[in-house]
Amino acid sequence: MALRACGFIVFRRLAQSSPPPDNIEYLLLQTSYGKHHWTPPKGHVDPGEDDLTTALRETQEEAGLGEEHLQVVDGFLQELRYEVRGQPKTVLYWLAELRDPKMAVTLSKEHQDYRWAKLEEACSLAQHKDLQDTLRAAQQHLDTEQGKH
Ligand SMILES: Nc1nc2c(ncn2[C@@H]2O[C@H](COP(=O)(O)OP(=O)(O)OP(=O)(O)OP(=O)(O)OC[C@H]3O[C@@H](n4cnc5c(=O)[nH]c(N)nc54)[C@H](O)[C@@H]3O)[C@@H](O)[C@H]2O)c(=O)[nH]1
Repeated sequence: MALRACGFIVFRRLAQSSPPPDNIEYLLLQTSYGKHHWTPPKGHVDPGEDDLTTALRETQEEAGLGEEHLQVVDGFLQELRYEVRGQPKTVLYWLAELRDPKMAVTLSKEHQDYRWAKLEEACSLAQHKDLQDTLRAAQQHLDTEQGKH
Protein backbone atom coordinates (compact mmCIF):
# COMPACT_ATOMS: atom_id res chain seq x y z
CA MET A 1 0.00 0.00 0.00
CA ALA A 2 1.14 3.53 -0.73
CA LEU A 3 2.67 5.54 2.09
CA ARG A 4 0.59 8.54 3.01
CA ALA A 5 1.67 11.67 4.85
CA CYS A 6 0.01 15.02 5.55
CA GLY A 7 1.24 18.38 6.70
CA PHE A 8 1.12 22.14 6.48
CA ILE A 9 2.98 24.73 4.51
CA VAL A 10 3.20 27.14 7.42
CA PHE A 11 4.00 30.77 6.64
CA ARG A 12 4.27 33.99 8.58
CA ARG A 13 3.88 37.58 7.45
CA LEU A 14 6.55 39.97 8.63
CA ALA A 15 5.58 43.42 9.81
CA GLN A 16 5.24 45.79 6.87
CA SER A 17 9.01 46.35 6.67
CA SER A 18 9.12 44.83 3.20
CA PRO A 19 6.35 44.95 0.60
CA PRO A 20 4.60 41.78 -0.58
CA PRO A 21 5.63 39.17 -1.59
CA ASP A 22 8.88 39.61 0.38
CA ASN A 23 6.99 39.87 3.65
CA ILE A 24 6.14 36.16 3.55
CA GLU A 25 8.36 33.46 5.02
CA TYR A 26 7.82 29.70 4.92
CA LEU A 27 8.73 27.25 7.66
CA LEU A 28 11.01 24.38 6.72
CA LEU A 29 12.41 21.74 9.06
CA GLN A 30 15.62 19.76 8.57
CA THR A 31 15.58 16.09 9.54
CA SER A 32 18.07 14.87 12.09
CA TYR A 33 18.26 11.52 10.25
CA GLY A 34 19.06 10.31 6.74
CA LYS A 35 20.26 12.96 4.32
CA HIS A 36 19.06 15.80 6.55
CA HIS A 37 16.53 16.95 3.99
CA TRP A 38 14.21 19.92 4.47
CA THR A 39 10.42 19.75 4.32
CA PRO A 40 7.46 21.55 5.85
CA PRO A 41 6.06 19.85 8.97
CA LYS A 42 4.30 16.62 7.91
CA GLY A 43 4.17 12.96 8.73
CA HIS A 44 2.55 9.61 8.27
CA VAL A 45 -1.18 9.14 8.67
CA ASP A 46 -1.95 6.86 11.64
CA PRO A 47 -4.45 4.03 11.11
CA GLY A 48 -7.99 5.43 11.22
CA GLU A 49 -6.81 9.05 11.36
CA ASP A 50 -8.19 11.58 8.89
CA ASP A 51 -5.78 13.58 6.77
CA LEU A 52 -6.32 17.02 8.26
CA THR A 53 -5.99 15.63 11.80
CA THR A 54 -2.65 14.12 10.78
CA ALA A 55 -1.48 17.44 9.36
CA LEU A 56 -2.41 19.26 12.59
CA ARG A 57 -0.91 16.56 14.84
CA GLU A 58 2.38 16.46 12.95
CA THR A 59 2.68 20.25 12.93
CA GLN A 60 2.16 20.26 16.68
CA GLU A 61 4.63 17.42 17.25
CA GLU A 62 7.32 18.62 14.88
CA ALA A 63 7.13 22.41 15.28
CA GLY A 64 5.21 22.98 18.51
CA LEU A 65 2.52 24.89 16.61
CA GLY A 66 -1.06 23.91 17.45
CA GLU A 67 -4.36 24.48 15.71
CA GLU A 68 -4.95 27.56 17.88
CA HIS A 69 -1.74 29.13 16.53
CA LEU A 70 -2.64 28.61 12.87
CA GLN A 71 -5.08 30.19 10.46
CA VAL A 72 -5.79 27.66 7.73
CA VAL A 73 -6.05 29.28 4.29
CA ASP A 74 -9.17 28.34 2.32
CA GLY A 75 -8.92 26.80 -1.10
CA PHE A 76 -5.37 25.46 -1.00
CA LEU A 77 -4.50 21.76 -0.95
CA GLN A 78 -1.63 20.21 -2.88
CA GLU A 79 -0.97 16.54 -3.47
CA LEU A 80 2.55 15.27 -4.14
CA ARG A 81 3.41 11.78 -5.29
CA TYR A 82 6.92 10.40 -5.18
CA GLU A 83 8.77 7.21 -4.39
CA VAL A 84 10.59 6.47 -1.15
CA ARG A 85 12.82 3.42 -1.22
CA GLY A 86 10.86 1.97 -4.14
CA GLN A 87 7.45 2.54 -2.51
CA PRO A 88 4.93 5.09 -3.77
CA LYS A 89 4.20 7.88 -1.32
CA THR A 90 1.43 10.50 -1.36
CA VAL A 91 1.83 13.72 0.60
CA LEU A 92 -0.94 16.29 1.13
CA TYR A 93 -0.12 19.85 2.15
CA TRP A 94 -2.58 22.43 3.42
CA LEU A 95 -1.55 26.05 3.84
CA ALA A 96 -1.68 27.91 7.15
CA GLU A 97 -0.56 31.27 8.49
CA LEU A 98 1.09 31.51 11.88
CA ARG A 99 -1.22 33.92 13.74
CA ASP A 100 1.58 35.42 15.84
CA PRO A 101 4.59 35.84 13.54
CA LYS A 102 6.88 36.12 16.58
CA MET A 103 5.86 32.76 18.00
CA ALA A 104 8.78 30.40 18.59
CA VAL A 105 9.12 27.05 16.86
CA THR A 106 9.88 24.06 19.09
CA LEU A 107 11.51 21.11 17.35
CA SER A 108 11.20 17.42 18.23
CA LYS A 109 14.06 14.92 18.06
CA GLU A 110 13.14 14.19 14.43
CA HIS A 111 14.55 17.54 13.31
CA GLN A 112 17.82 19.28 13.95
CA ASP A 113 17.15 22.72 12.52
CA TYR A 114 14.45 24.97 11.10
CA ARG A 115 14.35 28.01 8.87
CA TRP A 116 11.86 30.75 8.11
CA ALA A 117 12.69 31.34 4.46
CA LYS A 118 11.42 33.59 1.71
CA LEU A 119 10.21 31.81 -1.41
CA GLU A 120 13.52 31.48 -3.30
CA GLU A 121 15.48 30.33 -0.26
CA ALA A 122 12.66 27.93 0.64
CA CYS A 123 12.79 26.45 -2.87
CA SER A 124 16.52 26.05 -2.69
CA LEU A 125 16.28 24.22 0.65
CA ALA A 126 13.38 22.08 -0.60
CA GLN A 127 15.45 20.69 -3.51
CA HIS A 128 12.68 18.50 -4.97
CA LYS A 129 10.88 20.04 -7.93
CA ASP A 130 7.43 18.92 -6.74
CA LEU A 131 7.90 20.56 -3.35
CA GLN A 132 9.31 23.70 -5.00
CA ASP A 133 6.22 23.82 -7.24
CA THR A 134 4.03 23.47 -4.15
CA LEU A 135 5.77 26.38 -2.44
CA ARG A 136 5.40 28.49 -5.57
CA ALA A 137 1.72 27.56 -5.79
CA ALA A 138 1.31 28.69 -2.16
CA GLN A 139 2.94 32.03 -2.93
CA GLN A 140 0.75 32.43 -6.01
CA HIS A 141 -2.34 31.66 -3.95
CA LEU A 142 -1.38 34.26 -1.34
CA ASP A 143 -0.53 36.87 -4.00
CA THR A 144 -3.96 36.37 -5.55
CA GLU A 145 -5.66 36.61 -2.15
CA GLN A 146 -3.69 39.75 -1.32
CA GLY A 147 -4.69 41.31 -4.64
CA LYS A 148 -8.36 40.91 -3.72
CA HIS A 149 -8.08 43.17 -0.62
N1 LIG B 1 17.33 6.80 11.03
C1 LIG B 1 16.51 7.07 10.03
N2 LIG B 1 15.22 7.22 10.31
C2 LIG B 1 14.36 7.52 9.31
C3 LIG B 1 14.84 7.67 7.99
N3 LIG B 1 13.78 7.99 7.21
C4 LIG B 1 12.70 8.00 8.03
N4 LIG B 1 13.05 7.72 9.31
C5 LIG B 1 12.15 7.66 10.45
O1 LIG B 1 10.84 8.01 10.00
C6 LIG B 1 10.25 8.95 10.88
C7 LIG B 1 9.51 10.00 10.02
O2 LIG B 1 8.18 9.81 10.27
P1 LIG B 1 7.09 10.88 9.91
O3 LIG B 1 7.48 12.25 10.43
O4 LIG B 1 5.80 10.31 10.33
O5 LIG B 1 7.16 10.86 8.30
P2 LIG B 1 7.64 11.87 7.18
O6 LIG B 1 7.54 13.27 7.62
O7 LIG B 1 6.85 11.51 5.97
O8 LIG B 1 9.20 11.66 7.03
P3 LIG B 1 10.19 10.88 6.12
O9 LIG B 1 11.52 11.47 6.36
O10 LIG B 1 10.02 9.42 6.35
O11 LIG B 1 9.71 11.15 4.65
P4 LIG B 1 10.05 12.23 3.52
O12 LIG B 1 10.24 13.58 4.08
O13 LIG B 1 9.00 12.04 2.49
O14 LIG B 1 11.47 11.78 2.96
C8 LIG B 1 11.71 10.53 2.40
C9 LIG B 1 12.57 10.69 1.14
O15 LIG B 1 11.85 11.43 0.16
C10 LIG B 1 12.52 12.61 -0.22
N5 LIG B 1 11.58 13.72 -0.22
C11 LIG B 1 11.18 14.44 0.85
N6 LIG B 1 10.28 15.37 0.49
C12 LIG B 1 10.10 15.24 -0.84
C13 LIG B 1 9.29 15.94 -1.75
O16 LIG B 1 8.53 16.86 -1.43
N7 LIG B 1 9.36 15.52 -3.05
C14 LIG B 1 10.15 14.47 -3.45
N8 LIG B 1 10.13 14.14 -4.73
N9 LIG B 1 10.94 13.81 -2.59
C15 LIG B 1 10.92 14.19 -1.30
C16 LIG B 1 13.58 12.86 0.82
O17 LIG B 1 14.67 13.51 0.32
C17 LIG B 1 13.87 11.47 1.36
O18 LIG B 1 14.87 10.89 0.58
C18 LIG B 1 11.37 9.56 11.68
O19 LIG B 1 11.01 9.63 13.02
C19 LIG B 1 12.50 8.62 11.53
O20 LIG B 1 12.57 7.88 12.70
C20 LIG B 1 16.21 7.49 7.72
O21 LIG B 1 16.69 7.64 6.57
N10 LIG B 1 17.00 7.20 8.76
